[in-house]
Amino acid sequence: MWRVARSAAASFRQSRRRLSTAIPGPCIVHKRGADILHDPWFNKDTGFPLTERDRLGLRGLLPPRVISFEQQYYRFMESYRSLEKNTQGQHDKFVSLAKWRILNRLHDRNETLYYRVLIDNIKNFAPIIYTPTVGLVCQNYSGLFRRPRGMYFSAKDKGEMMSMIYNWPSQQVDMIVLTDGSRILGLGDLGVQGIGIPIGKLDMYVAAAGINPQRILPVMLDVGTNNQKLLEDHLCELTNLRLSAKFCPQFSLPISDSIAGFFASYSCFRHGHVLQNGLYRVIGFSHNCSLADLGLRQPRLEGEEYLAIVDEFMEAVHARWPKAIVQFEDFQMKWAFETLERYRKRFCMFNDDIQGTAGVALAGLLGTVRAQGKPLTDFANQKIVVVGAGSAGLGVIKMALQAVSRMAGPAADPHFFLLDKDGLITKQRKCMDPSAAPFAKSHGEIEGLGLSEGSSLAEVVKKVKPHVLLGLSGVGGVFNEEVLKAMRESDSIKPAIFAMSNPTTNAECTAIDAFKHAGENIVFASGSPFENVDLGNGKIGHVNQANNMYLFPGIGLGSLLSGARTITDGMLQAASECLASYMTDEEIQRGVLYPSIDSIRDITAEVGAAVVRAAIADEVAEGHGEVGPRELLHMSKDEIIKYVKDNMWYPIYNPLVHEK
Ligand SMILES: NC(=O)c1ccc[n+]([C@@H]2O[C@H](COP(=O)([O-])OP(=O)(O)OC[C@H]3O[C@@H](n4cnc5c(N)ncnc54)[C@H](O)[C@@H]3O)[C@@H](O)[C@H]2O)c1
Ligand SMILES: O=C(O)C[C@H](O)C(=O)O
Ligand SMILES: [Mg+2]
Repeated sequence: MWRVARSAAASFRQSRRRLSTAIPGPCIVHKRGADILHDPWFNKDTGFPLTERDRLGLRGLLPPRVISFEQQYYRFMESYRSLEKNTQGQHDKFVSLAKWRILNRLHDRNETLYYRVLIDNIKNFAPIIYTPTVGLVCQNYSGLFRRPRGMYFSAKDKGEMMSMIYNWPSQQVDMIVLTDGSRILGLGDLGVQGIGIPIGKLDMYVAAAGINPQRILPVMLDVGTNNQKLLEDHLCELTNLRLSAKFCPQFSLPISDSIAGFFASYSCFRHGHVLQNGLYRVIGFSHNCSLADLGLRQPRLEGEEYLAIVDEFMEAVHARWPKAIVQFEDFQMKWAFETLERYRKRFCMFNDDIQGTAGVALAGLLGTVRAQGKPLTDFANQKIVVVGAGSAGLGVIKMALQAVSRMAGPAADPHFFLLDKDGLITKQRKCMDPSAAPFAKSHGEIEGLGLSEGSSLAEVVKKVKPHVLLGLSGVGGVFNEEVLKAMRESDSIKPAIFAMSNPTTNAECTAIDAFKHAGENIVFASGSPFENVDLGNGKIGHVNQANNMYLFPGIGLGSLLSGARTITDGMLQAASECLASYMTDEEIQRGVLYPSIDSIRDITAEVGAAVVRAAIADEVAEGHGEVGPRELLHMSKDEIIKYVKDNMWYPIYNPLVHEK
């Protein structure tokens, strides 16, 4: 399992060069003693060698034995495994939160070790630090909150942001993920608690794209919340906590979250139970205590007031870090589209839910054409039903239409059907959202099929017999038995079902139900991870994860390394095409549309390089660091891939003092 990075030496030399030019003198880090141990960027825990202990004032502050990075790694993995063992049979949510907490504690203490275990175990850990557990973390964020991470700009900070941005301790920031918490996954408005999403996305940036963790910044724009529960929240509602029977069956008392951990450990101790690392935390959050939200207790700002806050933030960020890339994440639809239009020509930014998702979905849709043994140009003839006309669904249908017109010319007549909560969207729709209008069906297009305004999903699937059924509705189970069974009559020899909504409970259907009701011949993809399905006859139904994590890290990395002024459609298209072409024909035939997450660092490097090339072609590449636009222009394809890989940060302990 232990691997030495190919690029470790290069990254080591690079980061060392950066650090040594920034801080001259005998020590590379300007902090001393306990301040270093409390700084997760520099902390090595017991791994500080004796010279560093001497010269950084650490002697006596650590147990005397020096533990190597490898040993620390194994120790962590051991405690993780024992947590897994000790929580067997517990409720899924408790186990997931316990795993998140053990990882989060490492994150807060020692980032180098944290990112190494994350990179090496990305398949196991992505579902914890990212989707789906991150959704649960956001829902419980105020209770889980221990240390701040990232920055918070609130409506009360109007006029102050330009100075606030300088409170961030890092000199350079490359990548920012920003949310206003208004549409967290399919969980709705979670207000300030949505900060978990930027943190999880940026963890993926570090793990997949090798962005230096010292140069990332998760941001919450707190403009209030319309979530009534959060608005009405009492400081701490006391509820009954019944501890997990396995540990303390006798223990049941009213308890607040903040003291739950204390009481739980105290009581268990009294009853003579040994608590394993992390377990009492599980217990601590195993009740329904509704905690005081940590955000502004006011309804969301609207209109110009809202935009003024986002404007001020964008100006402040770019005043301090003009080349920082801002990823907008989990904004409710109206602001997702409006802010994208407002900023995309002025700043290097993109909206992941609209643009990242569209690219990942398109790559998968092109894969389904190949899976049917047809040439890619047949994409123009595919019948695709998109369920959900929000930021994600509209982003997908728009990019798919662009692909059709590239393949079949502007006169192409694609067979795409769009539904929202009121059914099939047609030009007859009253009060139609303007963003959905271009995709509404005319009476003439659907009357032959016996469909009309507001036709139900089941009706549409039965009559259209689509090649692909793609869900971005946020509604769990909307692909019910009737709908899935109707997919058996699809005109495709390999019907595709994409249940892309997150987290798991919001997926339009489960993988098991999809294979059970729609047949073994389908290709299946979901936004949240599901296990492959045992079809019972020696065959396995492959589950793909159609999640924007396959693209956003590469879009950000490529934009950064090209020094792109803005993120163009060409760059996004290049990212999607790169992902689409990553899979071999043999894999596609087996229903494998997306690569395994184990190879996400490789994919991201490829996607990043494709984005750099597109930025050069679109004449927006201004260069990065010592690599100017002219040098970029003269790089071959292979040189660009090497350039990208060489610039990916990899976690190793760098010396914190000069050798002499
Ligand atoms: N897999 C991914 O990479 C990915 C990326 C982005 C978003 N998502 C997920 O997609 C979902 C939607 O995101 P969004 O930003 O578009 O949300 P949104 O709120 O902007 O849009 C939701 C849309 O679904 C429609 N809808 C609601 N109930 C419906 C029903 N019963 N039948 C049909 N349509 C219905 C709504 O009318 C709306 O058009 C979320 O769960 C999100 O987590 C997944
Ligand atoms: O966060 C994810 O897993 C994907 C996507 O951005 C979403 O909002 O669901
Ligand atoms: Mg999102």
